[in-house]
Amino acid sequence: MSKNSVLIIDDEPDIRELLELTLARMGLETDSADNVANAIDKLNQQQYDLCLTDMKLPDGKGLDIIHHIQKHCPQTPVAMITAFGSVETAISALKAGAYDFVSKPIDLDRLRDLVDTALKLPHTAAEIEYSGQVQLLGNAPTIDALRRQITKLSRSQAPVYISGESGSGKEVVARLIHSNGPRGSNSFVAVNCGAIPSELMESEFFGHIKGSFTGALENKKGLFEAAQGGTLFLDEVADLPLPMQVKLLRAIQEKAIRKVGSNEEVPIDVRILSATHKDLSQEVEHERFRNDLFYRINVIELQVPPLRERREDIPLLADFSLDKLSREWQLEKPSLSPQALTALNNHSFPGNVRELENTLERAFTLCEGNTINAEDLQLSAGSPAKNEPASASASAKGALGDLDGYLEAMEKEAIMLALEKTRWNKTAAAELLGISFRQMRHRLKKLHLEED
Ligand SMILES: Nc1ncnc2c1ncn2[C@@H]1O[C@H](COP(=O)(O)OP(=O)(O)OP(=O)(O)O)[C@@H](O)[C@H]1O
Repeated sequence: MSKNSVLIIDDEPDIRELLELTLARMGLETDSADNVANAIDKLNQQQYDLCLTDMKLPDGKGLDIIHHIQKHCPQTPVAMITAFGSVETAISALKAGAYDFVSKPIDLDRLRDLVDTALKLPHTAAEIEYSGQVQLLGNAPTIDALRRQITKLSRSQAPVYISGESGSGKEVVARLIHSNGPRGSNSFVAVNCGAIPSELMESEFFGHIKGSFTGALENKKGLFEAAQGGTLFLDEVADLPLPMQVKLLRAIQEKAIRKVGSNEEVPIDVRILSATHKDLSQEVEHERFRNDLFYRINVIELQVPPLRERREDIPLLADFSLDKLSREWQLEKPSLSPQALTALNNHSFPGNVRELENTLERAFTLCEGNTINAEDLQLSAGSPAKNEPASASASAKGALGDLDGYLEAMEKEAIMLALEKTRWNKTAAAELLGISFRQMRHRLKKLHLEED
């Protein structure tokens, strides 16, 4: 088998030598250039498996090399060597299409990780196959464009921020970026940032050592370590409390974490993807989200469109959902009556694809015979669930003699309705009810709907 080849571009002979030696020890073939013109010459003559370039070169910038590669040999990943602390340069390189960056002075472990991951990238687009487990269904032009962006972004290490309404498929997108990239065979760890109690957050993310606080009975690995070599997906990232945002920023910047109760730094090699259904820039404006963290995680933004803006995909998604349910339940697949399909096409789907799946699951259980009719869907008249009183028809007479019991029953019903509508996504259910996630947890406990 021929050796993988790497082109090193730097005008400092010492750095070139250090890189050449390190890569040669990894069994790689190297070639070097000391300016842009020379590098472009070499890139035109030979195909490399990786290119490492300095940012400032005597006759131009590393960005010129990225642009050249993007245009002429997009299969070659290019990583940028940046000056210490120049976050902006690193971010502009990632935005331009760089695969990753390493800052000076070069940490050789980090360099080796970067090179290893880059060499696992598929060489031609044809080698990229969508994972069998998750699929982004849909033929709407916005979904086609999203699929193309996913393919491109899965080849980079850039942090991606995925925005979109609740249930629109943000996690599906994150999983695809992970599974189609070089980290695909390592873990994908998804965390709902709104679901971790703030007092446990640091230990959840970074781990702790035994005895570091009451209740720390054993050493514990954190989420970052669990995602080592893979991807950490920060869902509902806007719900991170501000003190935790500071710690997260430090971990991302330093590519190292410190466990609670420990002074030792543990290096981490994790790609960060994040999402929220909130408007993150507005959260920054209202000082609920740190601008510096926003800047770090939002290097590239992907938008997942709401289902009502791609109605043409409803029949396909519905069919896929019914197919999946009938296989799971080992029942014959029901068909949708034309009226049912029209009702679905006219519904506003505030809960997006998740709501469509729930609606069909309920209808499948309710329908008689093997056809789902419009009534089985139990769709409200197109208005968001927010406006539906939980039990509008319930008579207030029930309150007589036991107001507390009556109110509690109403509250329980409203919460159950929201949970069902959001497929037990508590963050989305809280949003639907117009309460905070914290209030939601409190109520679930109070009403004995959740264990302590
Ligand atoms: N384009 C799609 N193709 C197939 N399934 C989809 C698609 N979009 C969403 N889904 C399905 O809809 C459900 C919700 O998707 P997902 O969890 O990715 O949404 P989300 O935007 O991350 O939601 P939340 O904001 O509540 O975390 C999942 O069951 C997912 O498989």
